Formats: sequence, C-alpha cells, structure tokens
Amino acid sequence: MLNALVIDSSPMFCEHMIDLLESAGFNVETAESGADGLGKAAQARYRLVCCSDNLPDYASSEFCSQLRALSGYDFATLLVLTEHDNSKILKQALLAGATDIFSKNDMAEMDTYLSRLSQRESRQLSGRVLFIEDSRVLQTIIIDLLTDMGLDVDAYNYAESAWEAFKGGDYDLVITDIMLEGSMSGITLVRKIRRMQSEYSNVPIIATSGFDNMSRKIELFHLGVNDYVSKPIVREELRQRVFNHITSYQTTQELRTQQKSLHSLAMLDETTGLFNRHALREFASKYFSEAYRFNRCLSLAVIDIDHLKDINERHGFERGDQMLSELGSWMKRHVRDVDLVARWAGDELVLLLPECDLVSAKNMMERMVQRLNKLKPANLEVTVSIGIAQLRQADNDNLNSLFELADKAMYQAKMAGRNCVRVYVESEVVPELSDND
Ligand SMILES: Nc1nc2c(ncn2[C@@H]2O[C@H](COP(=O)(O)OP(=O)(O)OP(=O)(O)O)[C@@H](O)[C@H]2O)c(=O)[nH]1
Repeated sequence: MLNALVIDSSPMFCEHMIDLLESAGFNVETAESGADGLGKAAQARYRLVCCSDNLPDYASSEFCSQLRALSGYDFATLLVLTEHDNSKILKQALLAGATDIFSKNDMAEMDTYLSRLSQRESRQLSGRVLFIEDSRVLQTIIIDLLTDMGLDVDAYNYAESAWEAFKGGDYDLVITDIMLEGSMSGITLVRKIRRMQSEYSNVPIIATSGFDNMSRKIELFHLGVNDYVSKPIVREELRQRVFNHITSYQTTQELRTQQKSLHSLAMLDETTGLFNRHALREFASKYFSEAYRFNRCLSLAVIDIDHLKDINERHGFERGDQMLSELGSWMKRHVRDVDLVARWAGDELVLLLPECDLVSAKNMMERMVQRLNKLKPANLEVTVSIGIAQLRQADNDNLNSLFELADKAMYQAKMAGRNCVRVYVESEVVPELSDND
C-alpha cells in the first residue's frame, strides 16, 4: 500500500484528508507542524506528502526544500494545500520542490488527482521488454527495476542476438544502448526494427547512452527512437518513461484490435459467418478490376438453398439458422482460397470464382451439389440450385449485371427441378455444357 503523510495544524482538515486519501488507496499518517512532519518523514519513506501552506513553524517553500533534502525524497510527490491564492508564495513553493499545488476549497480536483496517482503507482504492468546493454552491472540494475514493475525482460549484450529475438518475439518495448560492442550497433538495431514490414515495427524504443550531444540525440529521434535516457540512468526517470511508453503502446494496440474486430463484425453475416453483401461489394471490385486488367476469366455463381421456407416450417426457424451456420462453415472450407463466398440475401449465397471459365465453374459447382447431397447440415436434407455466369469483358459487366445473369441461370435450375446447376451463355441459359463446348 502507498504511504502518505499529511501535515496540517487543523485536526478537522486532517480528518478530511484521511478520508480522501484512504478512499484513493493510501495508508495515511498526519503531523501537526512542519518539524513534526520532517521528523516523521525522516523515519519512514512516504510516497506522497501533503503540506498545508500555513504551517505554524515553516513557510511552505522552506518545508519543501527541507523535505527534498531528506534522503529518499527526490521523487516523492509533494503537494502544497492552500486556502489563499497567493501566487508569490506558491511560486516559491514550486521552486523549492513542490510537485503541485491544490486549493483546499476545491477538494474534487484533489480527489481526481489522488485517484490517478494511486492507480498509476500501484498498477502492476504486464508486457515484454527487449533490453540490450553491454554493461553487466547496469543490466542487472535495470532488469531488477523492470521485473519489479511486473514486466518480463529478455536481456542481451549484443544487438545481433537481440535482433534475432525481436524477429521472433512480441515485445511491448525495446530499451537499447546505442553504443554497443559487437558488429551491430544499437542504431542499426533501431533502423532494422523501423524498416520491418510488420506491425511490430511500431514498438516503442527507448535509447540509452552516455553521450550528451544534442545533435546526436536529434538524429536518434529522426531514426525512429521514441525516447532517450542519458547515462548514468536515474531509476525513477526510467521507471516513469517505461510506464508511459508501455501503457500508451498497449492502449493503442487494444484500440487497433477492437477496430479490427468491429470492422470484421461489420463485414460478416452473423448467421452463416460468411461475408455479407456489403463486404462482397467492397472486395468484388478488386476481382473485377484484375479480370479486366489482365484479361482473365471471372465467374459468379448464385447458390440458392432449396425450400428453405419448408425447412423452417417443418423444423423451426432456429434449426434453419443452425443449418445455415453449418452450411456457411462448410462453404468456407470447400471453396478455393482465392474464391470469395458471401451471403447475398436470405437463402441466396454468391461465389466469385477468379480465373475460372464457365466449364470449370460448372464442374466445381456440380461437385459441390453432389457433396451437399451427403452433407446433411444440422442433420437436414438440404439441396441447392446453382446458376453461373461468366464475366463478359465486351459488355463491361459489373457485380450487379453478372449477378443478374447468374440469377437467371439459377432460376432455370429451380425450373429444372432444383438440386442442379445451370450456366448462362450469350443471353440464353444452357442446361448442359460439356468440356468440349
Ligand atoms: N432460418 C432462416 N430462414 C431464413 C433466413 N433468411 C431467410 N429465411 C427464409 O428463407 C425462405 C425463403 O423463401 P423462398 O424465397 O420462398 O424460397 P424457398 O422456400 O427456399 O424456396 P425455393 O428457393 O423456391 O426453393 C423464407 O421463408 C425466409 O423466412 C434466416 O436467416 N434463417
């Protein structure tokens, strides 16, 4: 638990602060004067010190500088609480080391600040860090710091081995010394990561180095480093920077994943798991433009489930849905990788077959009809009627016009008794088409 010390001569105000701090997750002690507060601070290590600006024995600026001079208080959060908006006194307190100043008249602001501080301080991170440092001593210190923050660390002395690990790993942060022994420098490692053709290339990178030359630092930022920490490394500085980079990277990754799944949800038909008509339109344009550009065949099949209305009436709509779902999964598995299968409407699916002429498309669809006769999705006898049409380059067919042709052929398949395939050729539907046609 985080420790806090409140220094104020008013017992009532101290009580109020205890409530506030305890509900934000702090363990609180109080002192009634500056001397009392400094004495207690010297005995224990408080993560947060809140002092009033009207202490009986100390000006707030004097208290701040004396507290900062105590060992272990370099990075403690030191808040000055004031009733009066005396900007001169407050400025002095800031100069003397106060982290921030809050009005005693606006405790809501203080409450928000304390909750954030507590969350940030007590949050254990999870994530993987790739760490490259050739000094054994420094490596041990930093590994301790990072593991203490809850992180898994893969540490290397050389950039070459770190690069191999990076290619196979899934890291949330890279910390690398810029000047490394071995044939690959930290700079080369950064360059290689940023030039990768994968989403891993966006991983945050913190560079560390003993040189303090501004133009070299700027070069590193141009190269794609996100942050820079000078040696000797101050643990608390590195801790805060690591915290910021990891949390913002992970938040961005989460948002990306959410966006991707929302995108795929918007593209998929819920019942069949196939692409919906919207997705079909989006992807079909690529199929059509490639067919025109490279003068390639493109066929479209309309697959209409026979008597779905009867199936629903006899076995219930839910069973009909289950059948559609199993049929959808089966379709996805049984079309070629390059084919695009989508649900067009209620009982109608569409299959786009690139580089496939009418003869091959018909053969493929007839095999599908035969297999479906044995499939029994949701344990039901299900058949389909299929109509096929091939893109007519001269007629400038698009998805809609090609669909209309295939739909006409599908209608002929229904007329012919269902559970069969018909193809559309030159404005007439041909019942049979052999490989010799
Ligand atoms: N279970 C289920 N049924 C659906 C769904 N969408 C549409 N349908 C049903 O599909 C049926 C389509 O009816 P019709 O167009 O007459 O076609 P059919 O009964 O399959 O007959 P044919 O196509 O002529 O063989 C309707 O009864 C719709 O209620 C769905 O998502 N789930």
